[in-house]
Amino acid sequence: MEENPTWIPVVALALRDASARVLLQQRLPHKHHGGLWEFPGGKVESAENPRFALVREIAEELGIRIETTKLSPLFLADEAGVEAGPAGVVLLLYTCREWRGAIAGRDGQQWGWFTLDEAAGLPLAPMDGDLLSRLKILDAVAGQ
Ligand SMILES: Nc1nc2c([nH]c(=O)n2[C@@H]2O[C@H](COP(=O)(O)OP(=O)(O)OP(=O)(O)O)[C@@H](O)[C@H]2O)c(=O)[nH]1
Repeated sequence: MEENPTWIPVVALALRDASARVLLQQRLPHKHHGGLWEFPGGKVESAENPRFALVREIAEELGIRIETTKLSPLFLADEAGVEAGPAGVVLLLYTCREWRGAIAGRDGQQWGWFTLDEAAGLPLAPMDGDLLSRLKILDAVAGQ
């Protein structure tokens, strides 16, 4: 095993609508995990604040504005938990219920609102599946 491996921070958003559905998008076919569904987001750039990285990624991918102050951190997933691989991706999930603007798949990706049960029936990227399982537990505890 590498002695001091590096990591790749990735931020993701569980955007919830008034019915507590969650927004998921489908990864484009040519990408890693192409065709699988994920929480929108992306890589944090070097030394970038993760909340600001998420605001940037969400504007780029969905054309909407979210506020750093309206984000709540939830939990993380890492590759060791779900898939073997050297890349060291760590996915940090935030949630938010407010946004401004009309949602659009700016990269041409499919997206939709799903109940957590519907989301669990989709083919999900591995770490997103892990995060969704935790979100279901959190909602159950919160009585949603
Ligand atoms: N959402 C998600 N990303 C994952 C998983 N596993 C994994 O290696 N990744 C990697 O985490 C990164 C997510 O960042 P991204 O969404 O900006 O990546 P991307 O493919 O659009 O852009 P890229 O071309 O810069 O890699 C990608 O490199 C993706 O391949 C996973 O289970 N879920």
